[in-house]
Amino acid sequence: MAIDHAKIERAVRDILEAIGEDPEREGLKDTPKRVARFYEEAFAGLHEDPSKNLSVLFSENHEEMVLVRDIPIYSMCEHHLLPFVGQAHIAYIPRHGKVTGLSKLARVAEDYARRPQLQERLTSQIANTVNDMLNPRGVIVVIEAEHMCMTVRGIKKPGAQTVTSAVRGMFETSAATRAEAFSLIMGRH
Ligand SMILES: Nc1nc2c(ncn2[C@@H]2O[C@H](COP(=O)(O)OP(=O)(O)OP(=O)(O)O)[C@@H](O)[C@H]2O)c(=O)[nH]1
Ligand SMILES: [Zn+2]
Repeated sequence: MAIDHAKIERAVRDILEAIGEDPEREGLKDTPKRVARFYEEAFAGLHEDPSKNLSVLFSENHEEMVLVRDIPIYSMCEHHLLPFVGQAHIAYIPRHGKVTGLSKLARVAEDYARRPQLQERLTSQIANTVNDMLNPRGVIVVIEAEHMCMTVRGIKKPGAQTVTSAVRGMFETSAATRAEAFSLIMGRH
């Protein structure tokens, strides 16, 4: 079994007891089950192979940039197991007209987001997978996110956005191509 529900439920019960709560009281008795269901959803990507989403490509006579912008991202920071929430932007320049379905880029992002993550790793994993599977002329991935571990605890800075990028191929070697991508991605602000 991919996710051990019983084990999560036992652990959540222990946490409730450890904070001085009564896990048997009305409002809490189903909480371990609910948390287990949530973790199953939040960490489902651990059991997916994100590159499978890009195994079927098709040919289209288009060798210019393709950008899917504003893809909502929900992930879990691996340091605190708190969510970080934001948007991913994924662009690539096809080589020999080899393109993928647009939704597949969002699926790759989703599979990597649903794991205990760091924003930097999430960003480069998406870029590397698109690069490996499409062999494009270039890939750029930008993620903007707010980390709940900085919002609700610790430094407590709601609204602080972390922006990460990963560039491969032409986006790395051509400043003009990279600038065009950034202006399309950030232009809406
Ligand atoms: N680079 C990076 N850091 C992250 C990410 N998510 C959370 N962090 C940081 O991970 C760090 C963990 O630092 P620690 O000092 O070990 O933990 P902490 O005492 O809870 O840190 P504070 O948040 O400063 O209270 C914090 O600075 C977090 O802001 C991420 O995706 N990438
Ligand atoms: Zn954190």
